[in-house]
Amino acid sequence: MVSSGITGRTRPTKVKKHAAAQKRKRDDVDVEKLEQAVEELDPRNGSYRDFTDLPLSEPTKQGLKSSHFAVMTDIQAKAIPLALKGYDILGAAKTGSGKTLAFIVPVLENLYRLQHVGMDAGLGALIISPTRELAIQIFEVLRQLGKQGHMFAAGLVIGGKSLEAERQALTRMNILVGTPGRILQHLSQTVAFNVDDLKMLVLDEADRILDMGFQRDVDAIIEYLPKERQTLLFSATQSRKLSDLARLSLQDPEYVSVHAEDRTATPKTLQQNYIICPLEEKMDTLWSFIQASKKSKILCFFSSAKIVRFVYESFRHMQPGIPLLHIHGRQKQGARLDTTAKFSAAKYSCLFATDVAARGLDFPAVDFVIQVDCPEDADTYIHRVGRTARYNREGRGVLFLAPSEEEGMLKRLEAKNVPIELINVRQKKRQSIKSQLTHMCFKDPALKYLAQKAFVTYAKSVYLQKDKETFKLKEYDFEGFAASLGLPGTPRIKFLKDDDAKQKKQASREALEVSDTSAEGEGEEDGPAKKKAKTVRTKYDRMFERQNQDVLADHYKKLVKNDLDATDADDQDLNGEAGEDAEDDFLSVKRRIPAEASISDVVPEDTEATTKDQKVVHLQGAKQPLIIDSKRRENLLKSKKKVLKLMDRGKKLVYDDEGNPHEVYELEDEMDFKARGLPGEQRKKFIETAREIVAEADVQDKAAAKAKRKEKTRKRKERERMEAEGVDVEDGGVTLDVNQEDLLANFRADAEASESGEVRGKKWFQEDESDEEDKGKKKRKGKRRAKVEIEEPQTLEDMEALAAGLLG
Ligand SMILES: Nc1ncnc2c1ncn2[C@@H]1O[C@H](COP(=O)(O)OP(=O)(O)OP(=O)(O)O)[C@@H](O)[C@H]1O
Repeated sequence: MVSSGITGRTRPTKVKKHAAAQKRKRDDVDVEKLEQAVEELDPRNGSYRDFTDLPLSEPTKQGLKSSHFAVMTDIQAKAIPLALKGYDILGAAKTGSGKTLAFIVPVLENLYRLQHVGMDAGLGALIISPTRELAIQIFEVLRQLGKQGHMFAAGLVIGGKSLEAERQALTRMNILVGTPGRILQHLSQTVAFNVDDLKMLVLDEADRILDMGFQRDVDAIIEYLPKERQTLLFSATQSRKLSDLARLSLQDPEYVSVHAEDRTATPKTLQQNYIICPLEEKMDTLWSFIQASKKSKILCFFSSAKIVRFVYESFRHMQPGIPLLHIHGRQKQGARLDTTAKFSAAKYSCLFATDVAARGLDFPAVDFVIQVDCPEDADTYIHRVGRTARYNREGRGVLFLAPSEEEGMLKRLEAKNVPIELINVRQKKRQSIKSQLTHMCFKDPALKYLAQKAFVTYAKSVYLQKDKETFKLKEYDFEGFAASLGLPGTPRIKFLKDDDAKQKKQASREALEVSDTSAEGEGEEDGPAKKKAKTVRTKYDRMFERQNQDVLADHYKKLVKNDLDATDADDQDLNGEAGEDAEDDFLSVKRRIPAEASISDVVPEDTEATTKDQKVVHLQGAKQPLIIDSKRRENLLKSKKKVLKLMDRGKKLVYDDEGNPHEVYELEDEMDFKARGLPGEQRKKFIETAREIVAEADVQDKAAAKAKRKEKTRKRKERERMEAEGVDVEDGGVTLDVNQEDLLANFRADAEASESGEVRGKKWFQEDESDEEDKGKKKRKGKRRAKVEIEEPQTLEDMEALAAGLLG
């Protein structure tokens, strides 16, 4: 919690006490005069223009003066006199018209006249904001205005900090600014937090705070507050729903809507345009626009954090020549604050944002607001575009609309009196970045993963939109969109194809399976073996199942198919035969084990039933058939390790100039061979060397796995500790980040394993790894390569390593 004894001066205690007493005396006299003046104030007179026309306390006057506020804006001139007289207010005025001061001034003044000051007074005013950034901004204005002599203690509670530390300070607060969740948390958990004497409740961006997302929290907060209080609601798009007003127990509220008669709902200084931009051209158009506006301050809105991240990471890498920033709700608080501060201070910059930055934020001098993804409704449009052309300054808004969105969205905007005109994109100036994005996605699996997630969240957001007249799912060219993000294929979108939930589940499950259905259901062993084997999954299968089940299904199939084809070829080479069954089955090993894992997946087998209790199984390459006449033998078939032992190990073959296969010794110089020692000794030596290599790699793998486990435990403990301390872990995005990082790391490992030895450049958002780890990885890579070179894969681990290489 940030707190401010608004006076903020430091003096020796005795002197301080004396000065405070003197001040209180002065204030008492002041208060009486002020009460009188406010009593005489005629709030509907309409002749108040300057702040000095109002009966305000000396500290507030000084505060306004030091911040260079002299003339009131319309909303201030109308709302402040009413609020000073204690009316409940429903205030609506365009974005950037100065609503913040319209409630801060009455808060300071009304509490001042009541002398609601000091530790014993308790909380006098509570100001609620929908986002942390906006709460911080309000708190800053409050601090600026109050620091010239007010004695209130003011605090900010927005989550992300230790609850305990906030608790201590909370009991002393007279004015509190915060977000709904955190305020409620304190009301329900901080015993000493006393709101019984609360005088004023303020809701900034009231329509947002009262909507469904915050409804539960706000209703619960209201339950704690005394009914006898003054309530002020402000927003640029105000709802007048009676149910909302009843929820807040407003008493005969005054509607102060200064721009209601205006022909437009947005500032006059704002120039608003839209362009028709099919989904698949968005990236190119945005990039070209940024290129053409490097000497500007640009704010771009997207529909989800995933898209923001993808665009930020990919554009950043392409070096656009203007500083890029990004902000979304999944970031940690520190990063968000850092970004808002940087963008506020920047002269030229481009900020990619979700709607977390759409409301209330007062970034100075924004030139352009680009709405790259269509807003969900006209109100969201108005709030987004309102980040420019604030307080009589000029600004431009550009809305990207897909052809199918045009009619619906324009209708909504027209209904809200938003004047917007169509402009065209100069096609000649549009640069295509598709091939660059494709190349980048190809080179960096982590970026490709981001693109996939961006694609899916975009499709999902369109699917979930309430306004079906604007967002017509079937009309978007999703394939073109996927390609424009640099993706090699279109990630699967379940809801586009299947309506029935059951079908959907089935489909995604099927998508994970390799298309070979013939191997299934062979023999009775499949049943129990299948069930048991479901728990045996490779990390790749877990990864695909958990994160990308819907995203990658088709692509995954393709990869696996390629994998199969490639390994089929190897198989032919090595064995000099190309039996269809043998190829499929051998290769399906790597993919089928996790999902089905029966013995038929591991090895081609031929099962004959001899008697009721006896079966003969012919294992590929085994010298003798295996007779299954007992439970123990049957179980043997379920163990892949044991079965692999029974199988033929395969031979290493070398091809002559005509392409005919030979065993190695056939083409070797006999003298050379003899010089290396007896064949038996040579074999022994070879096996020993290979074993040493494998053993060493094994030790390293185990150490790495142990370190990973340790790190996971540490992170879990850290999270538990933070939760115990009340730190808002979810809000800060910690949980998600951890998972995501793990996944990115997996992708990186895949890519690295597949490379033939050259050291890769650092990824754009790869965390720094210690040299030690790097060295370890490189060593392991070397070992794995060595293993593959020596022989065809013999163990499951070998197969997985090979599969990983092919996947990468
Ligand atoms: N009386 C005034 N004189 C000069 N500048 C003012 C005055 N009142 C407000 N401003 C300035 O106008 C800008 C916009 O004010 P504010 O953020 O309060 O707008 P708002 O109406 O709350 O906007 P939004 O609807 O987007 O939240 C701020 O930079 C603020 O400092």
